[in-house]
Amino acid sequence: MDIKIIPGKLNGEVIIPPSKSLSHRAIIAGAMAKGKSNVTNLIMSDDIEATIEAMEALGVSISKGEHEVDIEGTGTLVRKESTINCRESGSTVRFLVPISLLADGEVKFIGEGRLAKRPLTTFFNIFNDFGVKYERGKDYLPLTIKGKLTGGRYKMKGNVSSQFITGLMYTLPKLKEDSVIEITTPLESIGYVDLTLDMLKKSGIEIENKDYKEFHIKGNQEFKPVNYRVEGDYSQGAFWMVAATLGAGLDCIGLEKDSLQGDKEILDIITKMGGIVKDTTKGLTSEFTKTKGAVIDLSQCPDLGPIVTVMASVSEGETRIVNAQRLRIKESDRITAMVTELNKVGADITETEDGMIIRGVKKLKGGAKVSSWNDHRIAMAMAVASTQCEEAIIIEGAESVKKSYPHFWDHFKQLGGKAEVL
Ligand SMILES: O=C(O)C1=C[C@@H](OP(=O)(O)O)[C@@H](O)[C@H](O)C1
Ligand SMILES: C=C(OP(=O)(O)O)C(=O)O
Repeated sequence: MDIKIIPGKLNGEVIIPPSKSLSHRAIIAGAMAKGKSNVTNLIMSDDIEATIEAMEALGVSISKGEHEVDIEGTGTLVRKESTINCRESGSTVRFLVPISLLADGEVKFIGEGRLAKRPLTTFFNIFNDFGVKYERGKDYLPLTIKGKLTGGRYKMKGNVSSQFITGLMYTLPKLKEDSVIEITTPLESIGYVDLTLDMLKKSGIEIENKDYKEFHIKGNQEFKPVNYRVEGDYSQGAFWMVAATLGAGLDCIGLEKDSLQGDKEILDIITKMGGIVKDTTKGLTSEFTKTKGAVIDLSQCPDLGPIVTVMASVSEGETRIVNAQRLRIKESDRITAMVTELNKVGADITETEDGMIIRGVKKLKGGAKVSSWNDHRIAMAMAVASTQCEEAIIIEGAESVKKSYPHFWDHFKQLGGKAEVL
């Protein structure tokens, strides 16, 4: 789907959609428990539907409302389907691969888009160490696994994906033996591990965190049912907060000030670049200011990369994005994607091995067709970039937003965005 956007100012209130990361975690926690759980304030994005369907494939009964699920867990997972389609969700595949080994039998994981290219070697090393049989295609997916994990020491690097750690944290407490997860290099995306530890604590699962270098996990633990309302998503709110910083008159509703989400970092990044984040009577906004370049480390908040690049592209002076190499293994190579697409509309950005050097311009030119690279965050970042353009842009692959924020374009138009489906 191509969308043409005539540049214009956005105005109004936007209710920030629920955190995708917390939605995954709450649904899985409820599915692991014996009894009834309820998760509210959900949106049925592609990624969240993938996780729901995956847990149903493991024998959990989940009834879906428009914005909530009722879960009836038995405390034991039983393989009902031999294939789990994770669609494009990196969270779903990395969380569910270890969890699925709690059920007997063989499971085949498949995916869509670029998911098959996103690394799973961390798990292959664990399968080799613990004797789990696995078969992979030329890519990481399709992946067929069969066997059982046992308690023990699970070693992995901390700079590939925190999602491997989350998947193991949901699985290891259910084993008979105790386990330790050992992180052999400094942990990145730490905020996501904090979300996992907090959700598991709410489910009665205790994990001892030894300074993010080791996690000690007792076996024979049971998940308690949860009743959970998902808070607003800072990764999504970041698009609107940057738009506000760049001149939109937006009130972002639903972002929790005491959130554990790592992407709450966007507030500090906006402030560091000269923005003024403010409370409103209903939510949060960022006053229009002329932002200035800065050095921005994305090692703990990779999903902010695309939208921070947009802000930097029209900030005064130079911005260096550093420690962002993991952006290359998301739904697209987000470094190359953002450099390519923003330069097409008049930005002045140079790619580096682990990030970018951005020389701010006063205004983007626009007047070009840009690609979303089939990546929801590229599409949404370019939508915000359009507000900084002199001429119209066309975003190819705009439907990619359905991965995490299916009603993004409705919100964009409700806020005055002149977006037309071609
Ligand atoms: O655990 C999660 O919910 C997520 C972890 C992050 O991945 P990495 O840990 O690979 O950075 C992030 O990019 C992703 O959008 C969601
Ligand atoms: C990378 C993302 O999610 P996932 O890893 O779950 O595909 C994202 O939402 O930007």
